[in-house]
Amino acid sequence: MAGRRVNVNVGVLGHIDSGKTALARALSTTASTAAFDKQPQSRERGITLDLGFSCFSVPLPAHLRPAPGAGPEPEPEPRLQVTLVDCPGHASLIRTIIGGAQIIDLMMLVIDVTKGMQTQSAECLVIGQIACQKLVVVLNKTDLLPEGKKQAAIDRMTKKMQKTLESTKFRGAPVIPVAAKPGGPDAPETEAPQGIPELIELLTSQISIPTRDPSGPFLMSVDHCFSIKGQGTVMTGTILSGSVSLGDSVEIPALKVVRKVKSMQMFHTPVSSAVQGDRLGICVTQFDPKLLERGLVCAPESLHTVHAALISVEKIPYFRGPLQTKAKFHITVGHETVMGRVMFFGPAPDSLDREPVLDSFDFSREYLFQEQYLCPGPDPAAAHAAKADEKAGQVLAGRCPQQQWALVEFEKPVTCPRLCLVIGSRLDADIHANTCRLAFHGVLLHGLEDRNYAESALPTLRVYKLKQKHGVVERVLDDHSVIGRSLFKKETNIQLFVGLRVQLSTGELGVIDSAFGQSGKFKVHVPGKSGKKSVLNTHVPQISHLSAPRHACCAHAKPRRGGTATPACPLTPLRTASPHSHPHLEGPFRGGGPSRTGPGPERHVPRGALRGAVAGAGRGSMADVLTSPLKGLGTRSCM
Ligand SMILES: Nc1nc2c(ncn2[C@@H]2O[C@H](COP(=O)(O)OP(=O)(O)OP(=O)(O)O)[C@@H](O)[C@H]2O)c(=O)[nH]1
Ligand SMILES: [Mg+2]
Repeated sequence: MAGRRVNVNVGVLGHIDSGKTALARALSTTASTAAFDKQPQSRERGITLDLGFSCFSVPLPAHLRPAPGAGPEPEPEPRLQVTLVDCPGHASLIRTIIGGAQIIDLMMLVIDVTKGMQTQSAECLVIGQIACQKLVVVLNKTDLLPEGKKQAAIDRMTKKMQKTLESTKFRGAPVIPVAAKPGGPDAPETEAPQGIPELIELLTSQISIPTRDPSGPFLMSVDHCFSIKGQGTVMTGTILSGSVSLGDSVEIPALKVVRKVKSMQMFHTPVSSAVQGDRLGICVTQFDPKLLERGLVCAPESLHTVHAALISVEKIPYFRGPLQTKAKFHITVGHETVMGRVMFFGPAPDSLDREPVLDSFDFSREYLFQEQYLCPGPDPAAAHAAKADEKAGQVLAGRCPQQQWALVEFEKPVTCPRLCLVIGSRLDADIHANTCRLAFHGVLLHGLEDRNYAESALPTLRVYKLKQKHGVVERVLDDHSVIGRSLFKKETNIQLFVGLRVQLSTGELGVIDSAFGQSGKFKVHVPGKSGKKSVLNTHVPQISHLSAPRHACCAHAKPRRGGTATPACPLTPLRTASPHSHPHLEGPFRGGGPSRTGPGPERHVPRGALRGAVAGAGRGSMADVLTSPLKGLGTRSCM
């Protein structure tokens, strides 16, 4: 039996016309049907319009062979099959590029040596940083350099590229010069490419094979679908997880169609099984190829279609401008790109330093709503974001959380596996503007499958907003008590706020003790320190300001459903139901009720704030949320 081939996928990415397709052609010995711009539209426009697949193979290099004794016996003459994924370069095709980048193990960034880094080279580098682990920079078109100055120009560009890579995760990646099609389009086909054997050697030495795992549910990213007369419909793609064998049932989840695998091929060679990482054509019967252009095929019922998702988010530093809650982005999930509206949120202030968790979303925790994604450092967008959130009462003291999340609501449902890569971009931005259109990336931690997720799932998402309210001290009762007013309305049930912490503008901390009279006034207990003169006596604040931050659940603040995303409610509606009667208070707030006697010593209240709790985790409209007096959060440490 011939040795089985070990397959790796190498992406060919770069700016338009840098020579990616020419390079793929120069490297390849076998091509799939759609490779090398064979489609008529590609020929007509002279650009690559879709992913092209081709491959070459080399003897499996020593560093990729299993160590003696480790794993199964090495096969005779094992070979390394390098599948090249030739991506389009045109800016308008970036969704295709992102789709291509997600199935590659190594990226070749093709640079026109006469031009250097161009806008889409930079975007490709960003995509590479998100989606793959290894990079090789290929300086193409070296034949265009004047003969006497060739080497100096190559050295200069190599240095430049090394410098560019310095600030990326590809620092120190190799740079190699080639001429994939010397003489350009008009040169005779006989003109041999230059530097190709050296490039193959370099690629072979750089390639590492990610651990391929045949277990787990089968999932394949399909990039082409076509029919073959007398055979059936062929779907070609790359296996992202698991394995598949002849006769297995596979599902096209977007269409809810299940078919049996009739035959399979890897680069024109029939095979009976394939595993993660393999490039494969699957033939099924009775399936109209027009129904699927690209997408996913999987083991039946292993994937789900989601209407919204909770994702972890990281801003792409090259993206100019803030990432704002409620903004719409193009969201790429696998090969699908749909519009989605985002709501950013971060950890509750007491868990800012929690280590990021990238494989699950914890619904039992509380989170803090953010007007914008928060960036560290002197980024003006970050400063702006911090200001906006400060205004909204968020108490982060200029600190950036270790992890931030977003709720993404898709305009059209998407079908995807859990933990898949998500990229948010602004593809409507001017492609000539020389700006990075990729805004953020993240991991899909939890998909919301129910169409009515706003009612069924979002109430369990505890995203809150801190609010502040100011009142005044009307008079000082004694060493440890003041009477305050203008914080509540006459009809407010102040009993619901007993235990909330307040801070006097003179710095003392206190806690709301009780209502005082019938006109919305209240008594504040200011503990002071025993054995010392009361702080109040020292300062005698005639009129001090009080402020109360409030929390309001924002998770289902869905503007397009008629509510408002900013739960900036007055304190007055807080007279409604008791926390215990609220259906969503049980659980989240159980056992976490506010202290009625005053803040414990460990509770820290930032200056200038009266800590109050007005958190809502209610369902339905924002009005419901905002009228729910939710007290549990009032006792948390807020810094
Ligand atoms: N002189 C010279 N021309 C080249 C070389 N490689 C490619 N070209 C020419 O550059 C043009 C673009 O080549 P392609 O391979 O189509 O470039 P591409 O990067 O795949 O283009 P898109 O996929 O549309 O972004 C063609 O006219 C090629 O003949 C080279 O090494 N030297
Ligand atoms: Mg091309």
